[in-house]
Amino acid sequence: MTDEGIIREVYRVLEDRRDNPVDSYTSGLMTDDEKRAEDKILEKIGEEAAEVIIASKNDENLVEEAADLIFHTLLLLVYKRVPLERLLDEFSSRRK
Ligand SMILES: N=c1c2ncn([C@@H]3O[C@H](COP(=O)(O)OP(=O)(O)OP(=O)(O)O)[C@@H](O)[C@H]3O)c2ncn1[C@@H]1O[C@H](COP(=O)(O)O)[C@@H](O)[C@H]1O
Repeated sequence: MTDEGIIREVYRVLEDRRDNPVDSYTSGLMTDDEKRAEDKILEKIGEEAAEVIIASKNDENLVEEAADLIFHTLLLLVYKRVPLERLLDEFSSRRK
């Protein structure tokens, strides 16, 4: 699988968890009454951002913590129904 392929695959699974909720971590975060679900995801992003800062300062687990932050940011985009193509296009448009 290409590097971009794994992101696509995770995104597709998250969209499925959103649309066909099961008893799982990501479905649990995305299914709640609308406001609370968004707040739970945003709170998680705040926690993960703090964990990235600590990991960097301590030179410990930076890759794992960065993956957690990126993952929860993707989860927010899925929850907000942003197509992955929009994110990829945004990166492409910044190419110099
Ligand atoms: N990539 C991930 C992924 N990365 C991180 N996490 C979860 O994100 C959480 C990170 O939170 P923390 O670092 O605070 O650790 P924690 O203390 O265990 O977290 P909490 O107690 O706060 O939940 C953990 O529960 C991890 O399991 C992920 N959970 C799921 N995925 C992907 O999402 C897909 C759907 O997941 P499920 O909904 O669980 O099936 C899976 O197939 C995976 O590909």
